[in-house]
Amino acid sequence: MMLVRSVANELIPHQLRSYLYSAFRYFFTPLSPDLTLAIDERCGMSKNQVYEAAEVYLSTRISPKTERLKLSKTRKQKHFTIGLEKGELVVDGFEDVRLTWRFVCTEGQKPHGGEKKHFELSFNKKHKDKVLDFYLPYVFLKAEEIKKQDKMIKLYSRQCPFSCEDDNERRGGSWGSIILEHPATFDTLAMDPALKKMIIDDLEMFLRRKAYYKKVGKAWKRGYLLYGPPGTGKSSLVAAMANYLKFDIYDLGLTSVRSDAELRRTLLSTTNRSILLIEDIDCSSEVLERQMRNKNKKLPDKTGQLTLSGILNCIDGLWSSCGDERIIVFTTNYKDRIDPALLRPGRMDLHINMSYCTTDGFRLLASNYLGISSKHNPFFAEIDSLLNSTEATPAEAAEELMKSDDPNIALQGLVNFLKRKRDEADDETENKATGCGEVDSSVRRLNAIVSRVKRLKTNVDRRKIMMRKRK
Ligand SMILES: Nc1ncnc2c1ncn2[C@@H]1O[C@H](COP(=O)(O)OP(=O)(O)OP(=O)(O)O)[C@@H](O)[C@H]1O
Ligand SMILES: [Mg+2]
Repeated sequence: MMLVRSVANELIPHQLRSYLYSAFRYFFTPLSPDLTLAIDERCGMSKNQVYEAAEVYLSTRISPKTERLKLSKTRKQKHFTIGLEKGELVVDGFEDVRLTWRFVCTEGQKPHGGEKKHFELSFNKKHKDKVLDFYLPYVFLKAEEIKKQDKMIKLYSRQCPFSCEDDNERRGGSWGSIILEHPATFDTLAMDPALKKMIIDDLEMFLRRKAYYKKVGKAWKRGYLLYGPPGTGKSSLVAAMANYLKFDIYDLGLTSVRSDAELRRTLLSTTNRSILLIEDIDCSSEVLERQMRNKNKKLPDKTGQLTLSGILNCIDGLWSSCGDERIIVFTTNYKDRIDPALLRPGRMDLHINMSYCTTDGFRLLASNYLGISSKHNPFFAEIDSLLNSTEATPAEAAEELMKSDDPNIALQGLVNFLKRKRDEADDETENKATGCGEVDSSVRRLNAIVSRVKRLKTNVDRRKIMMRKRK
């Protein structure tokens, strides 16, 4: 053998020799019977759903052999979250298939750096079809069940693009999240009972119709336009929907989106089973128009400009190709001021009018805030008749009812408040008749601006809290 090798070394040139050795090794080394699937954390800019499902599923499949685990729990979580540490293995079984999961972290490539995470799933090659067709769908199903049991609903808001430290996040659209602690549910919402039932039925039907949407070739999404004066419960209704469906909310402030590309990036990083919320669309479209006018002054080229119909087309396009179980909600105080693009038939599936407080709404608030019903209560008849002749929002009524623990004092407060409102409305009608209407309408506009500024301040405060929490 030694002799053969030394003759070969002399006769065959070095490069050809090493080629022959590697070809020899390739043909004579036994092939591995195993197949390994690499499941990366991200697919381009969006999250990889297989990775997410695996992460959740594997937290319930920790074997006694596992040596290191990651443990966490937030204040509102019911249970601990368990995750694998770098390099740890989980062995799983599915019918006659033995599967091994390994969690791998590697240094990412420059310039972005950071850690790259993926799972490796290994099993015997002969089970490839079974794993792809049955095991992985089973992992998805289990992950959904686990998530539903311990689901914390999150409220995502866009962060200032300059304050975002994490580069990954910037590329993914810079959403920051807090746990949604809004207590509103359909039980606590004061609104017309028939309308409430219609909304719940609509949501239920939407959830049931996955196959139907597929059959008719439409994206599985539903759009709602909520309109009504400030304080009638539009934001509360969105929170109630999220709590009912256990969907996260993505609160998209359109005025912070500067280009089509940024909008696409932002939308791509939202997840399925979520509500995309665009509040005060009448103000947003004003700002968008203004931005567009300014841009057009400077740039004759219109590329990149944002218009409401452009935004709607972008959402439709993206969701038709990569979105499931999506809900979009627009809110406005002035339905007559919004872009007709939004009102066109087929755009928003339901237009929901959130109205002033009705007598039914008042009964719900009274039971909710004071724990009382109309039985033998002398105030109810008077409040009913005042509500029928005065426009008071549920927010105003709720504020009065919260002023005292004693139901009689609180109800008397509400009666006084409604009487004052009625008198003011009478004065206004009189003023209109005598020509003082203009001053009053200016005061009303001023009041509307004050309430809008208050809302914006609340949003800014919320974002500040969120950023503080992130730090
Ligand atoms: N229909 C309602 N049922 C029960 N509570 C309500 C209702 N509407 C308003 N409220 C109370 O008033 C508060 C403010 O309401 P909400 O923010 O939902 O109003 P909105 O219609 O979104 O107002 P805006 O147009 O100013 O955004 C709520 O937190 C809730 O306590
Ligand atoms: Mg609101």
